[in-house]
Amino acid sequence: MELQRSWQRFVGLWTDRPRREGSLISGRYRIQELLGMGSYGLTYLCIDELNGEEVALKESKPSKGRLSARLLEREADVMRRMDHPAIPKLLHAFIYKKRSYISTEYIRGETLEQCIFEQGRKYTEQECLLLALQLLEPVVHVHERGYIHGDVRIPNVILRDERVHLIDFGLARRMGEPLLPELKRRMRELPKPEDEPAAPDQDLQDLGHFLLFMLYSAYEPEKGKAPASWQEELKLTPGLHHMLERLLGLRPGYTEGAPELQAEIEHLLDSC
Ligand SMILES: Nc1ncnc2c1ncn2[C@@H]1O[C@H](COP(=O)(O)OP(=O)(O)OP(=O)(O)O)[C@@H](O)[C@H]1O
Repeated sequence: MELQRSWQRFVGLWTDRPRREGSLISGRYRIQELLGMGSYGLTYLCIDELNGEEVALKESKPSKGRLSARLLEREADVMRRMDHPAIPKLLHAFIYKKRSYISTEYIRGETLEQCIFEQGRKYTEQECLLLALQLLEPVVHVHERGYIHGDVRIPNVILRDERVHLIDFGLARRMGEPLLPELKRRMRELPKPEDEPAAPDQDLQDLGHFLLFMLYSAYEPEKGKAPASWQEELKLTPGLHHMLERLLGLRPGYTEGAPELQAEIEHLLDSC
């Protein structure tokens, strides 16, 4: 059994190996570099030789079979319904040599994860609130179109010219839709209730975690002090502290959804 699993893993690594730089996909997309390898797909920066534009090209993983292709089709279906300057546009969804692909507008910039962990950027309370307010614009749009994003996290937010963009709609769901059973395993470590039908407060809870990550970027632990809760460590202003407790489910939440949160952040910024 163990031998069979190791063999399957080896075959997976081989069949999913990234394509070489310079390869041409579907006679049109020239690979520049591998951007990332997720559980179900590989993403490349490519030049679309039809017009010379940079695109992000996501390819299904052959070892994950039909599921990987189905997830990409779902992602394309959601992105096709979005029309917002802070969400990359879906350009093309196609099948080439039995693999599924989607190409989207490429956002040249850094993810907030890179800004914090690679560049060591530190964000003040006010900067965190301003970024969260910007991020709420695409989130509100997704909700208005009847979906949740389902994965609002710092690696899925790209900063370009100090403006945020929300990427990766791989876990997006129609409001009320349960999580795909095949994805539950992937979500196991996440603290949210995975069986709940999709609702806006799931993205708002993610926004609470997003804000905590951003706020911790400026946290300097005192020497010799034992780790404590965020409430104790982050010495936040009372308004922000209260808002985070609402987002994280420690107090009654935002029943009016993302627009109510937008109004509260604007109010907090006015009193800064
Ligand atoms: N439109 C885009 N513009 C710029 N970079 C992008 C774009 N889409 C994806 N990327 C980058 O490609 C990498 C992988 O993208 P993405 O998160 O969509 O893939 P994924 O397979 O869902 O990955 P994961 O499973 O890690 O979430 C990330 O580093 C991301 O920053």
